[in-house]
Amino acid sequence: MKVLITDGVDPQCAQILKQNGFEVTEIPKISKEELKEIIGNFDKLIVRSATKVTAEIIELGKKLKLIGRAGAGVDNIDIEAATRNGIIVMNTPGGNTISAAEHTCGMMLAAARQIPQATAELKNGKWDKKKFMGVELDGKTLSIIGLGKIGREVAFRMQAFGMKTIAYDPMIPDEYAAHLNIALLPLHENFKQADFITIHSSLNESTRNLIANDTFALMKQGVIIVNCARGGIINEADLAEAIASGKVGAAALDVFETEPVQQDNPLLKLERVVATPHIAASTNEAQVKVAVQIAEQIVEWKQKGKLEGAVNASAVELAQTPGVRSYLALAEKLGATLAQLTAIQANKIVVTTSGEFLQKFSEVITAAALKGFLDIRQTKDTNYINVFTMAKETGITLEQKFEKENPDYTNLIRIELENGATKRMIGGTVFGDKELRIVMIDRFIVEFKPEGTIIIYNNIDQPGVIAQVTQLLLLHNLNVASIALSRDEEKKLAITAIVVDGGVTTTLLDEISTVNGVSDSTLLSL
Ligand SMILES: NC(=O)C1=CN([C@@H]2O[C@H](COP(=O)(O)OP(=O)(O)OC[C@H]3O[C@@H](n4cnc5c(N)ncnc54)[C@H](O)[C@@H]3O)[C@@H](O)[C@H]2O)C=CC1
Ligand SMILES: O=C(O)C(=O)COP(=O)(O)O
Repeated sequence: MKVLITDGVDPQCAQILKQNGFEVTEIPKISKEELKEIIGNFDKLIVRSATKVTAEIIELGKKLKLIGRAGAGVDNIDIEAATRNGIIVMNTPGGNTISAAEHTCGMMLAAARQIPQATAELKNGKWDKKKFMGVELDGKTLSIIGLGKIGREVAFRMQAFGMKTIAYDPMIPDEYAAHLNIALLPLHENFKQADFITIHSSLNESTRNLIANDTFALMKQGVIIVNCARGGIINEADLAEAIASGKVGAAALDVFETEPVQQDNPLLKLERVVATPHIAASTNEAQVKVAVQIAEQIVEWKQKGKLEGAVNASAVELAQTPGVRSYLALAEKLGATLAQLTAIQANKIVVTTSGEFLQKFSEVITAAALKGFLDIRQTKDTNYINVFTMAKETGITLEQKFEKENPDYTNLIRIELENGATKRMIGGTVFGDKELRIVMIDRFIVEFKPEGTIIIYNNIDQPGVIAQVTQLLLLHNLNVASIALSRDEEKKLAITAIVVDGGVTTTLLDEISTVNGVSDSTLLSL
């Protein structure tokens, strides 16, 4: 319940959290050193873009469960490290969209007409009309790189200025763009056709240095470039050269590779550059919206387990769907059973879900199965967020499969563990709403509840085995709750699962192993 808020998030955030029982500490300007020192005391951290939530900070935040971003971009948060540590990262999509879009449009006009430069000169006592010849936007082609929430709002506004809008975004379907009067074109076509280019993608591996010498070469002479998305998408050294050579007519920048921007940054020395200190989201409206949004999302999470705005927790979100909980419990039990049934190391785990209902839950069911397995096999804390990274770190290759139907069960989950030629398999289903059942182990169809203490062994299918085993249980004063037996098709080998009330000693297990025909006796604790 302890929240640290940095970076000057609007006070309404703290107010809502306090009203809902959170203990809030606000440090608007925090140094890296101070953050390292105190992060261990908090289970939630809320930031804007200034605080760098690095892997080092995350490792030191031993109690951290959630990192909230009062804004859109999460590139200042090491999401991989957060995911590995089971920490939810949440942003506030849409909260600052309009402000960022409006600032972008303003920057485009400012660059086209050199408004800030003209203002500065006029305030310096000069009246030079010739120096500030601009260009019109009307009839010009605007390329929007990244047609997400802000990109679309910019398109809509600049269309009102008479601009033709084209765009590039690998995630947006053509029909959707067409419906907005935007032509989706390949990236190089955008660069070739544009008179103005505005960047609105996130900073990721595909967009880092997207605008650099090789792409400037494709552009029209005198193109005007606006970046209110993220520094790093444009290579600043290359941009400075392109402006100096006249290839780029002007640039309007709100974001920089290093922030706060260094005063010796060559871009700041260029007459044709309009620059603002990362203020596209700095309006009263946007700041209240993102502050309230992040606080409400955290309260909803605490009170109802809802995960609005989480960027790394699709599995956790799906787990909230009614009806799926029993299958998640089953998948965890199956994983835990498999981990105890065999001591072999898992090189590969294949999780197969069958039945239409389970189709969209394959991923979260796989997460649950892995959690059940890894909780037995290793000591680190696992959850549905970090379990995939943990499996990878443990050297497990993972495969997820889906079958529309199974001839015997409406819904079925099977987990196979592979190590070279050795394979073990376990399968289970849910009867009614919440009756969990293991229904198959390797090639045997055997049905029992995955609950409590269970002795499992293989035996040669011959008379007297079960009588001798139950005699041993009697000698150890153990009551049998249920017995499930099954044999293979050749009627040679059988499997027996005995659910007992009470603890089983290793002596008893050893004694069962000595019964003629019994092999692989194992104790399951579920
Ligand atoms: N300067 C500021 O104060 C602000 C900056 N931003 C930044 O603006 C950007 C856009 O924000 P939103 O529209 O809210 O995000 P969004 O997530 O709605 O849109 C981002 C779009 O970029 C696209 N994209 C991803 N990789 C791409 C690639 N390689 N090429 C082209 N498009 C690609 C995505 O498919 C998505 O449609 C983000 O980088 C965000 O951090 C957002 C708010 C304020
Ligand atoms: O939301 C974003 O992505 C922004 O860049 C806004 O940054 P800020 O919260 O103003 O530091």
